[in-house]
Amino acid sequence: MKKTESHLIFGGCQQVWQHHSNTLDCLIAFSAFIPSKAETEPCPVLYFLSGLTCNEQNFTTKSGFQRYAEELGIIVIAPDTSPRGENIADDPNYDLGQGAGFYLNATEEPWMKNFKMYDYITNELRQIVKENFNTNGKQGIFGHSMGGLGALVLALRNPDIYQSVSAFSPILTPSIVTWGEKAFTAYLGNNKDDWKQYDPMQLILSGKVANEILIDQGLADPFYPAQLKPEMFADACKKMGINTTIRYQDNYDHSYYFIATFIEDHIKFHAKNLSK
Ligand SMILES: N[C@@H](CCC(=O)N[C@@H](CSC=O)C(=O)NCC(=O)O)C(=O)O
Repeated sequence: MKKTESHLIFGGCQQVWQHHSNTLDCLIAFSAFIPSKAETEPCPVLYFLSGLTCNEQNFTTKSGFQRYAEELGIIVIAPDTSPRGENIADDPNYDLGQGAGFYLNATEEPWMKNFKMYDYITNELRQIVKENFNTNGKQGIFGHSMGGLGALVLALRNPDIYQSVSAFSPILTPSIVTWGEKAFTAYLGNNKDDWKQYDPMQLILSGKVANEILIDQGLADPFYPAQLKPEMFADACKKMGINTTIRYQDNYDHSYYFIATFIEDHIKFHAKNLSK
């Protein structure tokens, strides 16, 4: 592991690390915010999964989360969104390939060799964080758009790992929207039964549970409702008795300006759940 950046911010330390991932078989970067509290006490960890076209920098440099993570003593980890490199499969479009890993384990060529973001986040990265930072065993996860999908899928499938989950403008029904149909066909093949394990609404309908879910959705988001479909997800949660709060925010779009506006609420939501 190599530390490539280190900055003091609000009293905590914003770092970027690079390492070779055995799961992805390439070099990958993640950012790690270490609150000052971690110098003396173990702290909870919160993972943020970013959206299409992002790497570890977008959330780290644009959301302003560090002020609240320092205040509440939370380690925040933001990984890249896919394997990367000249020898790694890619696609010319922004919504497939590098920068668009969809937090799944691909089973189709040419993706299956490296595109294993589900395993990377839930196993390899988690182990690296545990071994290298002062953690207390409590873990939460949140994300944006494609990363909101990833956060919900990982939390719903691994309630023993993640005790808290929230999302900004997540893709909630990927199996029936154009971003998801394109990515799932390429990465997982044509059998739609195989898609269900990576579809938050299908996971809810299959009986997966989370204690409480918080979602923020901007009403001036150009991808709402077509790619995101929070109303369908809300209906599924209601049917299955899952405690989900979806806050529709007037005039906010899909950008990190929207995320920066409501990041305090999300960090506080996770701090509350991770202190239980
Ligand atoms: N380039 C595309 C849209 C790309 C885009 O909006 N990416 C979002 C996430 S969308 C869902 O996963 C993002 O976070 N961009 C990075 C940023 O820093 O804003 C297009 O033009 O349509």
